[in-house]
Amino acid sequence: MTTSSKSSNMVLPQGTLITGRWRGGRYVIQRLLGQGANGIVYLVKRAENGELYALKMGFDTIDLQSEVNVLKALQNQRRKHRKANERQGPSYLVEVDDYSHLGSEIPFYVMRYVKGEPLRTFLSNRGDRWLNVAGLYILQQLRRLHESGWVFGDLKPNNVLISPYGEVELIDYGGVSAIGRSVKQFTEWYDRGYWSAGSRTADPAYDLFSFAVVCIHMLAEEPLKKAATSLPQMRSKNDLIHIVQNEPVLGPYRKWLEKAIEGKFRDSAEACDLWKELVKGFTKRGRPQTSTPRWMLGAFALSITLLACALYLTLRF
Ligand SMILES: Nc1ncnc2c1ncn2[C@@H]1O[C@H](COP(=O)(O)OP(=O)(O)OP(=O)(O)O)[C@@H](O)[C@H]1O
Repeated sequence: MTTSSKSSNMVLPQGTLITGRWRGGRYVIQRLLGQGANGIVYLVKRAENGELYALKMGFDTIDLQSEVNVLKALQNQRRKHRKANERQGPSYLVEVDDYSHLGSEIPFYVMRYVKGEPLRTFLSNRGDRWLNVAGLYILQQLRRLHESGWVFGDLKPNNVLISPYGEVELIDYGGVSAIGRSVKQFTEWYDRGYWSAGSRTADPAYDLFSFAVVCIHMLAEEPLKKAATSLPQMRSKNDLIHIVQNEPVLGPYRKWLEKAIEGKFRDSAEACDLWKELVKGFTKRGRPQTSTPRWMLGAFALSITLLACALYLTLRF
């Protein structure tokens, strides 16, 4: 990778052929997947075999390089810890290169295309109860990362993509930091510092705190919005605790959320276990009301069955 330029801010049209300057990989842009603070992500088709990937062009070479370094380190760790009989899944990071465009070099990397919906869209389409399954997958992903010595940092609803069966893929590794370092990228609402609830040092509790705010955001957005817009000197973690204790929709998760906001989990293994325990409890209790129309009961039963299957599959591991 060499230098980046402002031209990387420009969205390239569908059909553009991206040829890697050093490795010669050829990718045809299908459409824009998303654009964030650090770069633009396209859905691309590999010219040789038609396979789909996500390709991220960075605005800044150093930022993109540090993201690539984290992905490489994670991949190496995963390879090292893979058990002898475990199948090697496809790599997340596929290729790193530069694209020459209008006289400048744009750094890019190619990664696995995650076909899923962001957390918020997924829950609006499926119902809030699916947070039980998705939440457990998110916590399991965080646990894996923490046990490898990393903290995700910028956990927010847009950085969580979910497959139709509730499986989760975290995206945007630009905020990942080694445990003990400073969190290098965060988003206000989900940041522990923003709520004066602790430091911005990367520790597993930082991610668990962010996940607690993600849950509040998904289920009780209005009170969160109100608390988040109060004056910085007035804002504290007690505002979050107050929401958790007063919003009935958060009731089933209360114990977990309070512990995460207070930073009282010993580690993410304990956080996973408590989540499992809570969601097992309310899947058993979730029975439809009798005065509901039959078609709705059917749909409800189907959704509960799907949810139960997803939970069963998730809780087995
Ligand atoms: N592997 C992927 N598969 C599918 N979509 C992806 C993938 N990676 C990123 N995206 C899409 O592209 C968007 C922007 O990607 P990303 O979050 O990595 O960029 P960013 O500049 O770091 O964003 P932010 O400002 O949120 O930090 C995502 O919100 C998502 O919709």
